Amino acid sequence: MLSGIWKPSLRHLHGRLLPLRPRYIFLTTGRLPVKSTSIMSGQQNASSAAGPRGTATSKLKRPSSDLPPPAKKPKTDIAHVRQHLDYGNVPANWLDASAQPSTDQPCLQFTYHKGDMLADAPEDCLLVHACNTQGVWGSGIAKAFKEQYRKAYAAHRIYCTKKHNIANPVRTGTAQLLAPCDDNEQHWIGCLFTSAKYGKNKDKPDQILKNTGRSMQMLLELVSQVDAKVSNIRMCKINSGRFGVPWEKTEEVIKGIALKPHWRTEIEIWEPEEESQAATEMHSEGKQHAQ
Ligand SMILES: Nc1ncnc2c1ncn2[C@@H]1O[C@H](COP(=O)(O)OP(=O)(O)OC[C@H]2O[C@H](OP(=O)(O)O)[C@H](O)[C@@H]2O)[C@@H](O)[C@H]1O
Repeated sequence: MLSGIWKPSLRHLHGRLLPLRPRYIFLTTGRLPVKSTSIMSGQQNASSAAGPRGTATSKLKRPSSDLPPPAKKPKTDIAHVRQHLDYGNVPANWLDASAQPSTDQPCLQFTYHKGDMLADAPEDCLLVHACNTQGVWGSGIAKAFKEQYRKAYAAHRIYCTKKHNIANPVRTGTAQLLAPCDDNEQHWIGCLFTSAKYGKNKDKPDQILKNTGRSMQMLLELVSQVDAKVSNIRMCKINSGRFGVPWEKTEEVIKGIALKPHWRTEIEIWEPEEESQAATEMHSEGKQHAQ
């Protein structure tokens, strides 16, 4: 049976939304299908049954007001991508050069926690880690982020390699605030661009530390823009693993940041228990072998 009213559904093809055409249609000539694979709504079926049996062509010539409304575009990740914030979301004078740390000024308060920072994070928690500007989350906690927050990683990767590129790289000393976009994982992700490259080409420790202070300031500014939506802030001992900077040095830099009145003042610092657990296990294994 010819179905005169053909409501195209949508499907993804190479990342683009295209009408899902019935089989046997000639895309180049626009010939009408002789078989329809589209599933009609109850309303459409009723109107077809009630009306005279006509050709597909005559039905398509009906006034546009009779045609069903165009299929709505399904929600895509773009809606989420728009919520991600970066240096483009801070005002030109966001960092007043005159703001210097002083003794009577509040500094960031750290509370220390043992365990996996990514496990059981409360809803709307912000999870912060240090990143290179290449869009690579290849090892360490970054890899765990990549595995757990695939859509957030995809957005980060696009930001580093499409919005920016080799000729126009993401600047170190900036930050990106990824809005929750992974199903079942309502967490924000804070990316501090503390080194341009990674591996053996990572920035020197002094440069990483300089970048850390600036990127943390930018992150705090970005957080202030979505403040009520972020519950608490969790951060690992950034820079102290693959980037090879002792935590105490990073801690000193971050605590020395001059806080703006509208910035958050509390950050949870999470350290994995694995090292101490591994040490305990090795110890008990050694005992077993000795028995
Ligand atoms: N689940 C967890 N919860 C809590 N703390 C956790 C944890 N897992 C690990 N830690 C700790 O988190 C600290 C940082 O250690 P990391 O080596 O990860 O990061 P980093 O800041 O030194 O360096 C960044 C570059 O490392 C990556 O690797 P690639 O360059 O891609 O190869 C990135 O992509 C960057 O570029 C160390 O104290 C770890 O014990």
